[in-house]
Amino acid sequence: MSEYDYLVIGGGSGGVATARRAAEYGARVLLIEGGRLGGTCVNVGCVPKKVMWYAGGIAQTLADAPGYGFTVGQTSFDWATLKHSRDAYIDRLNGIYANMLEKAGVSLVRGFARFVDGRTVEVNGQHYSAEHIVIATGGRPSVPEIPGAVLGITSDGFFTLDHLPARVAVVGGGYIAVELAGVLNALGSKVTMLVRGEQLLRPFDAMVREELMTQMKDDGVNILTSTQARSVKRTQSGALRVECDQLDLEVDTLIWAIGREANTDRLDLANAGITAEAGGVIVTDPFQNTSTSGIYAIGDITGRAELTPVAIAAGRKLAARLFKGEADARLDYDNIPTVTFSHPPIGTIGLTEDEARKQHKTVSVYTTRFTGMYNAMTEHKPKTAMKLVCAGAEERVVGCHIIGEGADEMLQGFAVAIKMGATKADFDSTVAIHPTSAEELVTMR
Ligand SMILES: Cc1cc2nc3c(=O)[nH]c(=O)nc-3n(C[C@H](O)[C@H](O)[C@H](O)COP(=O)(O)OP(=O)(O)OC[C@H]3O[C@@H](n4cnc5c(N)ncnc54)[C@H](O)[C@@H]3O)c2cc1C
Ligand SMILES: NC(=O)c1ccc[n+]([C@@H]2O[C@H](COP(=O)([O-])OP(=O)(O)OC[C@H]3O[C@@H](n4cnc5c(N)ncnc54)[C@H](O)[C@@H]3O)[C@@H](O)[C@H]2O)c1
Repeated sequence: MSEYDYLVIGGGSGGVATARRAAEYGARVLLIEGGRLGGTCVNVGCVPKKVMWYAGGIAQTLADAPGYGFTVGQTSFDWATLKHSRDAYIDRLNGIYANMLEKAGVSLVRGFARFVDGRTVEVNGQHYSAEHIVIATGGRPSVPEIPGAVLGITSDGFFTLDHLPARVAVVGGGYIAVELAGVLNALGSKVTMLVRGEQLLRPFDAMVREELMTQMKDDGVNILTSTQARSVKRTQSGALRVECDQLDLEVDTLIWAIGREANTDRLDLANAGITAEAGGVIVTDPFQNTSTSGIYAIGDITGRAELTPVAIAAGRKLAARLFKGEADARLDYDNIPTVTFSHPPIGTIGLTEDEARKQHKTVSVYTTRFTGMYNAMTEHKPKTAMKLVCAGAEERVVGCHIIGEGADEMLQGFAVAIKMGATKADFDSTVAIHPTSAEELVTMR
């Protein structure tokens, strides 16, 4: 008999969630973590990022205050103070995660796991075996293979910066690039984005993409599209010279935000009969099964919707299937809401207008663009824009896209309605809440 029912490799969002749930259902669970508990999200992802996003928001509020009659006077910002409080908060979260696991009865081993065979892993020379093993090892930032790339940092390095860099180049046009560029710009860095394609956030609806580009430019971010960094050199003054297609750029800090690769290299997957795809991704079926029976994968390692709540939900469903007897339990990967903590934030769920037109015969689209009431008093006048994408004669809402103040908190409730199959008529029959920006979503014509 195996010493454990469930071995969980990786103590990030997905691993901790599935381990705790399985233990709750009575399984004997061992969790193996090579780094800090909480994984990417807690240590170098969602959590420290959101703290920085709030800081950028406070800087904007201070700039807006005169419009409301405040004389703010000289303000100053100390990066080191913020970093200290942020790091202390994360230390507390690491402790909370350790306590939660202990309370749930999950055993914890610190170290990096590798497969010995399909039922056994080795950590620090010790072997552990179980009936079921889940791989939840997440990913790490990619760095391009160009001369001098090591002179740049990634999002991991952003969170160790001990001061606000004066001049920054951010390479990439995805989630991390727009979020970090937005924070740095709001806090006072001179930011240049180097975007390989023509747009930011390529998979998003065209309306939010274009609106974000316009607003980031209006806010002072220098966005260079259709360009790539070709090499990086250190100058005599200690700055970085980034040689790009169209121009050379001198900055103090260069951030690579060009995507992530899966953490499979230490796992010796071949010993378990598993082959990883390009970028280290482990392919799973809808039930999180890998190609080897008794071995599963959840979260970023599976290359699907790389979001914390997705890793958590997939992990909980898997625990229910394996240890609660819910044979059909699996995560529905459709209609996953997501928020980009850009300045301004974006909330989006479902199909873009282009996707809907490809998938449905009849598509109706409702849009609105306005200046929110908060900004009626301020010099800074970002726009809020919204789009509802509806399909069929009954106008089922198949996509909702929002950019503007409050979009981050607005989306969750609408996501419930859309997941339930709400139609435009259902939206319209809901009485508005006034005065809010969200009311536009139930009053669009
Ligand atoms: C800058 C940034 C901002 C983000 N912001 C958001 C956000 O706002 N909202 C959101 O939903 N998502 C966000 N994400 C994505 C989110 O962090 C990930 O989707 C989520 O952390 C994935 O969870 P996971 O369990 O798959 O992997 P992870 O959280 O990465 O955990 C994997 C764990 O496995 C460990 N590990 C790796 N190899 C081994 C091994 N061989 N043995 C033992 N342990 C191992 C690692 O140390 C790590 O702790 C962000 C990501 C980044 C980088
Ligand atoms: N708010 C959130 O929920 C949040 C925040 C951050 C990250 N995430 C998750 O983490 C994932 C990873 O984020 P990300 O921003 O690293 O990846 P991403 O896939 O969102 O964006 C990568 C960007 O880099 C570009 N790129 C790729 N290779 C390049 C190269 N060689 N040179 C120049 N540009 C290149 C791509 O065109 C794209 O614009 C996201 O897809 C998302 O799922 C979520």
